[in-house]
Amino acid sequence: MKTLTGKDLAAAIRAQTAAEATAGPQPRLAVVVATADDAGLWYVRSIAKAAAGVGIACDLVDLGPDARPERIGETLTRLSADPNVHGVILQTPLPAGASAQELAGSIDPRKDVDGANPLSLGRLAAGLPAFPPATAAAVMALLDHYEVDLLGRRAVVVGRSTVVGKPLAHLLLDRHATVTVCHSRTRDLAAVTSTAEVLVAATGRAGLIGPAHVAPGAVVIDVGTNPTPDGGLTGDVDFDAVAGVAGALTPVPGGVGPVTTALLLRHTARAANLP
Ligand SMILES: NC(=O)C1=CN([C@@H]2O[C@H](COP(=O)(O)OP(=O)(O)OC[C@H]3O[C@@H](n4cnc5c(N)ncnc54)[C@H](OP(=O)(O)O)[C@@H]3O)[C@@H](O)[C@H]2O)C=CC1
Ligand SMILES: Nc1nc(=O)c2c([nH]1)NC[C@@H]1CN(c3ccc(C(=O)N[C@@H](CCC(=O)O)C(=O)O)cc3)C=[N+]21
Repeated sequence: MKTLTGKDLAAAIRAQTAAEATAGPQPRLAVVVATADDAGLWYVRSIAKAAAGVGIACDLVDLGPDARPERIGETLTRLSADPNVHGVILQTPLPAGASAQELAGSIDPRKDVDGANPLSLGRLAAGLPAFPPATAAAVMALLDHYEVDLLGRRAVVVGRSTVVGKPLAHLLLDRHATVTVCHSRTRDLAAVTSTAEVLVAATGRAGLIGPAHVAPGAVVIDVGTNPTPDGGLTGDVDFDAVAGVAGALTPVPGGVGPVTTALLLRHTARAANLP
C-alpha cells in the first residue's frame, strides 16, 4: 500500500505560487469571518500564515459571530469591488440565519478563489473557466501528482456538499471517469463504494469507510478532517484497517488538507494575474 502524502506536493505548489505572486503587483486575499468556531478560526489562521510565506497579503475581515447576513453580504460586495483585493473567501460556519450559498453570490466570480459563488459551480459544470473549490481541486491535484489514471475508471465520491462532493464529481467527469456520488440516504454504501477504482470520502464521519467499503487495490482519497477527543485530527477512512486492502491511501493529517491551503493561494495569485 502506498501512502499518498500531500505535504511535498503542497510545498511545491507554494513555491510555484510564491514565484507567481512576486512577479507582479502583490496579490491580496480577503478572508471574511463571522464565527467563533475553533476549526474555522484554525483554518483562517493557517491560511494567513501560508499566505505570508508565499508573499500574498491576507486581510482578515472579522465581523464577529453575531454579524447579520446583510452586513456579511455588503462586505463581500465591497471587497469584490475593491481593485486592491484579488481573492475573497467567506469562512464557514456562519451565524444562524445566514446562508453561505446565498451570501457567496455576492463574491465576484473572478475573485471567487474558493469556488463558493453558485455561478462558479455552474460554470464548472458547464466546462467554463472558473475557480473550483480549493478542496475539490486538491483531490484532483493529488490524483495527478501520483499519476492516477482516471480515463474510463470507476470513481465513487461519498458526500454531495457544494464545497466538496458536487464540484469534485464534475472535475472527475471532465477527466472521463465514470462517477457515482453517494450520500447519507445511499442504500448499502459498501456495495457501491467497493466497486470504485478511485474512492473519495468527504462526509465528516470519522472512520465511516472501513475495509468492507474498499475494493482491493483501490486508490482512496480521504477528505475528512474530524476532530478527535485528544485534540488531534482524523479522517473519514479507518486508515489502519483500509491500508490492508487499498492500493493507495491519503493520510489525515498530511493528505488533502495542506494541498487545499496551497491551492487557495495559487488561485489567489492567478486571480491577481487575470487579464
Ligand atoms: N481537508 C480539507 O481541505 C477539507 C476538509 N473538509 C472536511 O471534509 C468533510 C466533509 O465536508 P463537507 O463536504 O463540507 O461536509 P457536509 O457536512 O456539508 O457534507 C457531508 C456529506 O456527507 C454525506 N454523509 C454524511 N454521513 C454519511 C453517511 N453515513 N454515509 C454516506 N454519506 C454521508 C452527507 O450526506 P447528505 O447530503 O445526505 O446529508 C453530505 O453529502 C468534513 O470532515 C470536513 O471537515 C471539508 C473541506 C475542506
Ligand atoms: N468553503 C470551505 N472551504 C474549505 O476549504 C473548508 C471549509 N469551507 N470548511 C472547513 C474545512 C476544513 N478545511 C481544512 C483545510 C486544511 C486543513 C489542513 O491543512 N489540515 C492539516 C492538519 C492540521 C492539524 O494537524 O491540526 C492536515 O490535514 O495535514 C484542514 C481543514 C477547509 N475547509
